[in-house]
Amino acid sequence: MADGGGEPDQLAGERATAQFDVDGMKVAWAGSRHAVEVADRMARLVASDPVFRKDTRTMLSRKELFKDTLKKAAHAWKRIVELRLTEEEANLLRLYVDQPGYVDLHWGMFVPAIKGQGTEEQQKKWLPMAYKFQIIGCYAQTELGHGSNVQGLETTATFDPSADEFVMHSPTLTSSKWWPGGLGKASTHAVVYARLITEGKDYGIHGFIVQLRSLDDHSPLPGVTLGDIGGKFGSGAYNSMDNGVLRFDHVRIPRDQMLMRLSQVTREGKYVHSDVPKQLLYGTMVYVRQTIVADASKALSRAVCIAVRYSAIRKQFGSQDGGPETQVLNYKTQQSRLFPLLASAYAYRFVGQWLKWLYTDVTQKLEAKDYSTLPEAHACTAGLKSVTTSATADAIEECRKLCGGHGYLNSSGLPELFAVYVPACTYEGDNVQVARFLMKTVAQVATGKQPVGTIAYMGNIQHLMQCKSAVNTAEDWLNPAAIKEVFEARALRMAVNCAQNISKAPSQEEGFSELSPDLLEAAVAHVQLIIVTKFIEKLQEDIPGPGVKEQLQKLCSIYALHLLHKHLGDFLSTGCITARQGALANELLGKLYAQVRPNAVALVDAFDYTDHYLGSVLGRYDGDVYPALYEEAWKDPLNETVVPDGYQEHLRPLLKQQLKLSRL
Ligand SMILES: CCCCCCCCC/C=C/C(=O)SCCNC(=O)CCNC(=O)[C@H](O)C(C)(C)COP(=O)(O)OP(=O)(O)OC[C@H]1O[C@@H](n2cnc3c(N)ncnc32)[C@H](O)[C@@H]1OP(=O)(O)O
Ligand SMILES: Cc1cc2nc3c(=O)[nH]c(=O)nc-3n(C[C@H](O)[C@H](O)[C@H](O)COP(=O)(O)OP(=O)(O)OC[C@H]3O[C@@H](n4cnc5c(N)ncnc54)[C@H](O)[C@@H]3O)c2cc1C
Repeated sequence: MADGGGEPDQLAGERATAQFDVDGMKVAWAGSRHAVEVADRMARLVASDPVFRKDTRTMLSRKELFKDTLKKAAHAWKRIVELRLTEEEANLLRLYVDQPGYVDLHWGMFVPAIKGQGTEEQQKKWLPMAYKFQIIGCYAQTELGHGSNVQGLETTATFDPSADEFVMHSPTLTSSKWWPGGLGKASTHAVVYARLITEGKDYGIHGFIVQLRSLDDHSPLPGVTLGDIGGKFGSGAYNSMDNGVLRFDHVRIPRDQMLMRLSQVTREGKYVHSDVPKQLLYGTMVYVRQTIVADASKALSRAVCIAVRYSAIRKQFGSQDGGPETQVLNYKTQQSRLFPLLASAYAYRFVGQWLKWLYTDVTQKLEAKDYSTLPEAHACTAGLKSVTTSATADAIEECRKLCGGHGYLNSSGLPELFAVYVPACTYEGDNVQVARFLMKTVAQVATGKQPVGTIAYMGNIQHLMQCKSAVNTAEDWLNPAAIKEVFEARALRMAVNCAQNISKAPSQEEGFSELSPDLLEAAVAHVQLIIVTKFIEKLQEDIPGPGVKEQLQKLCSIYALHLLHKHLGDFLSTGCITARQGALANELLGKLYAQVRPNAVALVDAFDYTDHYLGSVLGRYDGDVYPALYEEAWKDPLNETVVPDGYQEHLRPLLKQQLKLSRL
């Protein structure tokens, strides 16, 4: 069949124009040569296994989709055991299976909660069973009435010293656990967060390991009500997950199933708090937020890969003399919308790698009873999680628009990617905590305390509050020091403005409440500074491969300058730059887009995604888009018959009636 303008070798031509070593870029993206090799091997393993097919996923009913998820999870586990995969390999295999399911919460939250909050004894008892999937666990924190406000949870765990047991109870409708993934149908156990009551006193929220279902026949245990909370946004997508509801009617668990690393209840019912900070109760959230930041770069890079490849294939409008049509990737508007997203994918990748390092560092310090870096780790993970997820969700939708009409088809992969991704903005909270951390830091700086880590720049307050950017030509913006200075000055000035305005309020809490929109903007400015800084720091490392570092330098400039352009109001109103300097930044952006253009396809190839993982006819590696689109359409269940079901009942009578009318 004639393909009507889509040229499969178009992408080969694009690849030939690349000015850098794609293999070197794969290493920079993955983190090491070893990481490239393992990821590649796992991606191919999944892509070649028919059980992991996902091309008809959006056409399945909810029940079929859920069963398919159970099948895939079991098969993945079988392969992990048979092939004796390492933890790193197993995580990658699950990533490439690319179907949300109970295993995400089992490994991503249940196991980390026991590791972080359980005593050594509890870990020894529960983790081996969890590691072998003899039990399946979930993380049951959120309730119908409270999500963000964890201290407002209502489920109770009342200690009964006569039986040495806790009684788990859901006293109100709003205390029903609501949302936990894996809870609805799959989990046998949960870490349940409930108010601990002993000796008649409420000690607030604590974690408890509770068995929910029989290990013999999977039925709910006595006193436990369980179910799925219902269909969610989009077809396919997150509907593979059994987000659930749970109620307890005086369910008894042994005392030793309270997670007791942070605090204990003795045999007599005495509450004892150890020297570990109570905030470690939230440790699982810090862990999972760090993985969510890493996931943002994965989702964003997938969308960008699809949009860049398709934009190189798609042609619209031609030269006046009937010459070849223009690839839409050559339009400056397409570039100015798409290349900042390409740069963001790299930026999030590197900040995600750094955040993983930070988390590991903090965990090691916590084990050595050094809790000093916990507030910063909390602020960084919460802030980066919030900023990267909302930007990624917006970016996936932007990529869909950049693919025109075909982007709206399920076969483009973009609608499903968006629907799966968008709840990441909601789960695991927002930015308010970052702003509080910033306000505390500003107050400490005023007392002469020198901040460290990601807030070290605030110690340079004398300079940053009054400095003026020295940028005089567009190319001056290529200097990382020039960029860093204005991002630091903007973040600090916004934070100091908030602090000053709060101090004018009748009380600090009133000030916080009144200024919360400004605080959120200050928090975003601080988080964007972290991302820009980590990108710049990445470029100070040895990055092997011809041309690789040069490309990353361009992407780093694009990432920072497109933010400057987008938030020009912040930079101008805080006096960090002049209107002319803002215009120069925009001028440089245009030049950088032109330089990225011949490298664009190779830059998305460096993500090293298989066609299976991308799941998009528009993003195919070979660029053979039109035949694939055409073929995909025929797979729709609506095309199983030429004449549709319902014709006899609803179409035929209508058409016959029209015929009679026209004969009148
Ligand atoms: C494979 C992978 C697949 C991964 C698969 C991914 C799937 C994910 C599925 C989704 C799972 C979920 O959503 S699980 C549910 C997630 N729920 C949430 O995210 C709830 C969000 N809400 C919050 O985070 C709240 O902001 C919360 C922290 C509770 C704040 O509440 P309060 O204001 O009541 O705060 P308090 O409890 O009084 O404590 C405030 C103090 O604690 C500090 N603090 C607050 N949170 C902290 C934290 N996490 N770590 C350290 N410290 C913290 C603050 O800085 C304050 O410090 P001082 O100022 O010094 O006192
Ligand atoms: C797909 C999905 C999976 C999930 N998985 C799990 C899970 O496995 N386990 C689990 O326990 N939970 C899970 N959750 C629940 C999730 O953590 C909560 O939905 C989330 O924490 C937000 O809480 P909420 O729904 O109560 O929203 P609300 O807190 O009611 O938020 C509503 C609005 O109010 C705003 N708001 C709330 N508090 C403040 C404040 N103090 N200041 C300013 N604005 C505020 C919010 O920003 C938001 O705009 C999941 C949710 C989803 C969507």
